[in-house]
Amino acid sequence: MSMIPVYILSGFLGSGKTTLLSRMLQYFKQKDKKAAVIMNEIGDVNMDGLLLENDVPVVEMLNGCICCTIRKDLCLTLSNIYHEVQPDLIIIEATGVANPLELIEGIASASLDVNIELRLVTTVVAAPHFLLVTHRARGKTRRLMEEQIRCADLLLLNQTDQLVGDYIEEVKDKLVTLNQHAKMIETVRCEIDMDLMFQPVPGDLEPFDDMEKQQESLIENMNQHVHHHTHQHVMTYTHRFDGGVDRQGFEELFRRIPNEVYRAKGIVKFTGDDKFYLFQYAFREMEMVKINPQHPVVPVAVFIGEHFDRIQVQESIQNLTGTLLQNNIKQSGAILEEELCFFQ
Ligand SMILES: Nc1nc2c(ncn2[C@@H]2O[C@H](COP(=O)(O)OP(=O)(O)OP(=O)(O)O)[C@@H](O)[C@H]2O)c(=O)[nH]1
Repeated sequence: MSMIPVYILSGFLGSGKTTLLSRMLQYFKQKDKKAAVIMNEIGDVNMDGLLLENDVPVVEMLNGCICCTIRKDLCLTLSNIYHEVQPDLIIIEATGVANPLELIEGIASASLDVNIELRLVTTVVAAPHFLLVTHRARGKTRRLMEEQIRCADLLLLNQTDQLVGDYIEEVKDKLVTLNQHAKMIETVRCEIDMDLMFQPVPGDLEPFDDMEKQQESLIENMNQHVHHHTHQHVMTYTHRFDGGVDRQGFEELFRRIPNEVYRAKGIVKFTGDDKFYLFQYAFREMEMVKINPQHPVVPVAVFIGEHFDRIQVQESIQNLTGTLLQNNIKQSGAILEEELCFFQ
């Protein structure tokens, strides 16, 4: 079966994702393309699904956010849809609090098993809400909104009927500062020319109707870069560690990591310490926690960012192994013991 494109609809709560989804479904229906939908809700009821037509296969993933608590289920759901529904495309409407980076990673994992490919991340921004939040002090909501904006290939600046001209310009400036790469379209009720939405991005996507032509080269590209999946400006690099690494060197690596790497996570083992640590790095902040895996685990790190130099990251890790040998001799296992470690 040929490659199935996956479209992510992201955006904060109430921004207009379901409104956009309905429009997309109408568009694909007219094009005679069979769409399957994954709808995710934090709660155990999906009201939005009721808004869609009955002939669209909809899988509801309830009671958790797709990007965290039920991420494993996402891989399984994608696999089931691929084998049982065999659609022309899959649309995932994330919860308003989902971090698209996690979803991108989940789809990348699933694409190792089934022939799917992330095609477009669209983030719907509610213009008035975004403006309000950015006028306040930094907080989780703002940070999440910014992450959703940064990950987008396409930004819909929605609900512009609720703002006057100057404010719209202010929001647009802020969006460009956060993401220079995304195409930005002002909308009211997500009304856009869908042909425009699925137009090619220079050097990457082809129009929807030309997707078939792209598949061979994409598969070839994927095979060449098994651990280096590139999705437009968001790219990932996966590194499997040969063994334990020096903890100080590891922390130093993240202090010096290029700004373009804005997310990393994985499992790491430090020399002189028989425990495994789960680490989470996001926007220059590192969190590490000791874990006690119930089954064998391989130390691995995934780096996610925009246009970062993969070779530089790879070499830094290799240097770390060099540092490790020297530090082992110098420090004779002086390893920090705290469970959590934060640094700016
Ligand atoms: N005034 C105005 N209302 C809009 C616009 N777009 C969507 N809405 C309304 O805003 C509400 C939320 O829209 P949805 O499409 O459900 O938003 P959502 O992002 O799916 O919401 P969640 O599922 O809660 O995350 C609905 O009542 C829409 O009709 C717009 O451009 N202007």
